[in-house]
Amino acid sequence: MSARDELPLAITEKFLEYAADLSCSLPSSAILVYADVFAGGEKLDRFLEKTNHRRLFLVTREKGFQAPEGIEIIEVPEIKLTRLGQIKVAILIGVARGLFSHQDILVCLSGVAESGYLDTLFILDLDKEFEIFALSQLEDLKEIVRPEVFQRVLSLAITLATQGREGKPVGTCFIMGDSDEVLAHCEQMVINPFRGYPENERNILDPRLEETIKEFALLDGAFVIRGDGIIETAGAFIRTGIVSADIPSGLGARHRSAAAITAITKAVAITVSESTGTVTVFRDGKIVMEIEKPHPLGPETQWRRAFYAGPHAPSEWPHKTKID
Ligand SMILES: Nc1ncnc2c1ncn2[C@@H]1O[C@H](COP(=O)(O)OP(=O)(O)OP(=O)(O)O)[C@@H](O)[C@H]1O
Repeated sequence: MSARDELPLAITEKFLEYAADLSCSLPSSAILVYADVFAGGEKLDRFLEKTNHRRLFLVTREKGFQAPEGIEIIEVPEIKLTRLGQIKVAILIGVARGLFSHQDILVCLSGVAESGYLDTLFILDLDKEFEIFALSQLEDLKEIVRPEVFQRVLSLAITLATQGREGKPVGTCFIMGDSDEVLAHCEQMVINPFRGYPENERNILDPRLEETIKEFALLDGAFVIRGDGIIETAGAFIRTGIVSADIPSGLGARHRSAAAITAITKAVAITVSESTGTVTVFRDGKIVMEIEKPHPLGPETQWRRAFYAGPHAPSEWPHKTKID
C-alpha cells in the first residue's frame, strides 16, 4: 500500500485520538462514531482499541450490527441521509432512549459509508444548539412512548419523506403517546382503517405492517399511536381550533395541528411535509428537530449543472467536492 493510500487511515486514527482527548477535557461529553464508514468492522476494532472512552456510541444503519463488547449501538434508518442528518437522527434516538441529555457535548465523527475512513468531526453542545435541538422536550419521553416505538416511527417518517409512495411525495403526521387525550381532540376524516383489528395485529413495531402504514399515510389526517406502539387510528383530524397554544408562525395546517396537539397533551408528533420532504419532531408545542430531505445533487450543483449544460460541459461535475 502506498503512503497516499495509508493517508486516510492515518487521518482516521488522528481523528479518533483527537476526539478522545477532546472529550476528556469537556464536561459531560460523549463520542458518536458513524460505524458504517468501516465496512466489515475489523478496522473499526483496531481503531476502538485506541479510543478507550467510557461514553462511546456507534451509529449504524446495519440491522443486527455486532458491537464490540461494552459499546452501545444507535441504529438509524437504512436511508441515505446527509452527514448532519445522520447525526441528528442518532441524537434524537439517543435522547429518546435516555442515552444523552441536553447537557451533553457530543463529539461526532462521520464520513462516507464503507469509505474506510472518517472525514468529518462535529462538536455539538446540545444545550447551545437549542434552536435546532430543543432536546430537553424529549427527556421524559421514555415514560410516555417506548423508545423503540419512537425509533420505528422516525424511521418510517424518514423513509416516506425520502422515497414517497409510487414516485409521488407523501405528507403525513404520526402522534405518539397520551393517546386517550389525543383522541379526545380528534375526529375521523375517513373511517378508521384499524378499527376492529385486535391489538396484536396493529402494533407499529410489527414489520409486516410497514406497507399498510405507508399506504394509509396517503389518507388525509394523522395516525394516533399508543406509547406501546398500538395504532389507534389513521386519518384523524386534529381539532386545533380549540387550542390556544403558542404555535410557531409560518406553519401550514398539518404542522400547526401537530404542534398544537403536543402543546395540550404529553404526546410527541412527527410530521412528514409533502411539499418539502422535511421530517419535523414536535413536543410541548415546539419544534424539537427538523431533518431535511437529502437531495441527490445539492441545489448548488443543480445550478452548476444547468449553467454548464451544453457541449462544453465538464466530464467531472463539481459536486465531487461537495460535502453533504
Ligand atoms: N387539523 C388537522 N389534522 C390532521 N390533518 C390535517 C389537519 N389540517 C391539515 N391536515 C392535513 O395536512 C394536509 C396538508 O395541509 P397543509 O398543506 O395546509 O399543511 P402543511 O403544514 O403546509 O403540510 P405540507 O408541508 O405537507 O404541505 C391536509 O391535506 C390534511 O391531510
